[in-house]
Amino acid sequence: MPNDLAFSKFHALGNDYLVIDPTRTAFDLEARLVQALCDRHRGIGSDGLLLGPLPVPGDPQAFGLRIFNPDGSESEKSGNGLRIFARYLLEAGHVHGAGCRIHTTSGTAEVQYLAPDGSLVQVDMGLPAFRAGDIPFTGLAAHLEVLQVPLFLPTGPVTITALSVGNPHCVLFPGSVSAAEAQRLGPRIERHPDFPNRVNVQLVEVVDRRHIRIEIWERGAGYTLASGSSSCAAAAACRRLGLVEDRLRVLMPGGAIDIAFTDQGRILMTGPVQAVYQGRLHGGWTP
Ligand SMILES: N[C@H](CCC[C@H](N)C(=O)O)C(=O)O
Repeated sequence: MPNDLAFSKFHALGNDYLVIDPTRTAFDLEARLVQALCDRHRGIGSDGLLLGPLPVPGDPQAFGLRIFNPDGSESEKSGNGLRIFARYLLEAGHVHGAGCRIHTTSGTAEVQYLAPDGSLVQVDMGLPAFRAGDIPFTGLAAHLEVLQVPLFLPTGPVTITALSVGNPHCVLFPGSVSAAEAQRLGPRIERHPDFPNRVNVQLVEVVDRRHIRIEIWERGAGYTLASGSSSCAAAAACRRLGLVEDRLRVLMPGGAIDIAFTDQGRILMTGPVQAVYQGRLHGGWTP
């Protein structure tokens, strides 16, 4: 049981995470426990939980990370989660130097510390994949790209572009964006049957060729103030549709993330990380 469980709390632009380090504290992973720890009323409260560092078979220099949503589900990737975990690794003394490699179920990400204290971090988020089979999206043949296709909701059709940046995303361009609209459409799209693994949802407003504004509904977390992988997905969708330059700023309610595409089309994500506190669960707490 989680008695005396030690944890660290961080946020990235208002997207907050707990870090639990299994090399420092015993943790019996269970979906119900993740839900209870992330509960803002009865637990610690967060938009997700990061478990690591874990050993990476065949790559002793890399740091393994598992990422959980507040509903207890596991995600393949998280942009803010990767930056937060990178800062944790530095603060905890697991990493010494200018960068590290973090391994999640979606693969290995190269991380660079742009500030020596880990407060500004860049992550190579890899190549976006727009093919239906990569997301997965079952509304098109697996080899076709999901670029501005209709998705039918009970309230009527919407036009979507969907992609994977390691985790699945669905991007809409409603003209202007609002939290209310993200909260209205988000849950319907997240659980649409054409997304068998569910999906993260972004509403995007193109401000100009170097700035986009997004509102986010996250799979397994709901409405959040910021999301790193969502920033990458929205930027990659805009680039693919010819709407932006190769360097742009993604504006979210919690703040901004900078995105740059390499010549090969890889997504470099840069953003801040704030350490909040370290704590221990009360010995008598029960999930
Ligand atoms: N809810 C996401 C994971 C967290 C993503 C987000 N917080 C980020 O910064 O990328 C998913 O299930 O794919």
